[in-house]
Amino acid sequence: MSKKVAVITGSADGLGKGIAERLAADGFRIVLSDIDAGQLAVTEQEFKRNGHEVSSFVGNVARRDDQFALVAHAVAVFGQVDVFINNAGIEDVMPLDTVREPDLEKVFSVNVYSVVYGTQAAAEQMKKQGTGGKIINACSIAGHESYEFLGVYCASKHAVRSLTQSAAKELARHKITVNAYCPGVAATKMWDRIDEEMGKYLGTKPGEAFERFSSGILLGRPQTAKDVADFVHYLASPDSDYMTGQSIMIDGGIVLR
Ligand SMILES: NC(=O)C1=CN([C@@H]2O[C@H](COP(=O)(O)OP(=O)(O)OC[C@H]3O[C@@H](n4cnc5c(N)ncnc54)[C@H](O)[C@@H]3O)[C@@H](O)[C@H]2O)C=CC1
Ligand SMILES: CC(=O)C(C)=O
Repeated sequence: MSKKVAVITGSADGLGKGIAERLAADGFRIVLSDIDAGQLAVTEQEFKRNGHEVSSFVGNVARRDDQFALVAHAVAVFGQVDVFINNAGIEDVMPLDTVREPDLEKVFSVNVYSVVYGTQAAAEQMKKQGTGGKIINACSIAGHESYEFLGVYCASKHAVRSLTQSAAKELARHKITVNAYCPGVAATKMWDRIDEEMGKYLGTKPGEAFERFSSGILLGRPQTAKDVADFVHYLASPDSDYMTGQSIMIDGGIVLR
């Protein structure tokens, strides 16, 4: 039997890269995808040096055509798509009274439209294959709780949780499961930016906003990409075959559900 194929968006760096590394170690053939062509090329070379079967595709998840082209690329190179991970996302730190249409458009197009388009593209291919599949979305603690100065981001992640449920209901009959992982506080470039921007509104020094968010973690430390990837490994494996429609916290104990 040929090795399964996993496509991960936003995988040139951050949590997506960590997830891709874990799935490559699990034996998946990997399609990396990102809007950052330079970093994507660097990451692809790293995967090749480590002996992984990998291909890469430059695309913007906010564009429907790009999401369909990403799936077409995976099929052209590896013949199939078994796991599709809607990981790419962006933050926007701002008080709600300053939010304008372009801010909403930016965050929702990358965090929400992307999930609709990625799900459409992956599900179309998985239905053709007829062997089921797994669609996995990046949600967040911000998909269950709402935080000040992150209102638009939190709303977008609540939307991801809702889409995860609706897609699970629509796709179960095709043996496609849809679940989401909800990280808490991970020291990626996203948090570097949040920490800096929060300083403007909270008056915090560099590192302080990150510390504040991290201080409530029951397990006593911020998470690593590996912490997230170890859970996504489960969602991508047959061990999770009886789970669908769930957005599960993997946050070290910040939000308890
Ligand atoms: N870092 C954290 O603490 C948390 C992250 N998350 C979510 O996890 C996911 C990954 O987050 P991080 O790795 O921390 O972010 P990051 O900003 O460190 O990395 C995101 C990657 O996605 C790519 N990307 C951004 N916009 C894109 C677009 N339009 N099309 C394609 N690729 C694009 C970037 O180039 C980058 O390589 C996001 O959906 C985020 O909302 C959720 C909870 C906590
Ligand atoms: C980045 C994120 O998802 C937060 C602050 O919940």
